[in-house]
Amino acid sequence: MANAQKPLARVQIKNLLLRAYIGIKEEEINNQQDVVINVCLTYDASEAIERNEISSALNYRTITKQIIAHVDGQRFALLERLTHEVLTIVMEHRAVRWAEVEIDKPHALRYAESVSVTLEAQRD
Ligand SMILES: Nc1nc2c(c(=O)[nH]1)N=C([C@H](O)[C@H](O)COP(=O)(O)OP(=O)(O)OP(=O)(O)O)CN2
Repeated sequence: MANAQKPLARVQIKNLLLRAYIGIKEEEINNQQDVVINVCLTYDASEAIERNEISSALNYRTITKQIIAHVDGQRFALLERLTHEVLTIVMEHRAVRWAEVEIDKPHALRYAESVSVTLEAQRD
């Protein structure tokens, strides 16, 4: 299949709600809080479409389970670091061409509904 015709799939894992120790305040160090993870990635889905078999696809269930195992109940200081670690998990899958991870801490700021950090990465 010619490069220009390769179907680049956009996969989104939306609003994955986990709980973790995240933050620098004493209250945050002592108590878990919600984190909401959004992942968007692209990969070449030619084989998945052609074969219609999970073994030919980038399994988003696998990625989701890896993120859950890494984050749920674990401890982080900065949102930037947590976001980076999740992005690293996603990019370790060689099929991923580009990925963006946004992680929200709802109600972390007294006067804001939520605060989030977004990081993205691209494979050459
Ligand atoms: N760049 C970053 N800045 C901050 C982070 C972070 O992870 N990256 N984290 C925090 C705190 O952990 C928390 O999210 C916010 O706490 P705080 O600044 O105290 O916010 P409040 O609105 O509760 O502040 P008040 O002064 O109590 O109103 C901070 N920054």
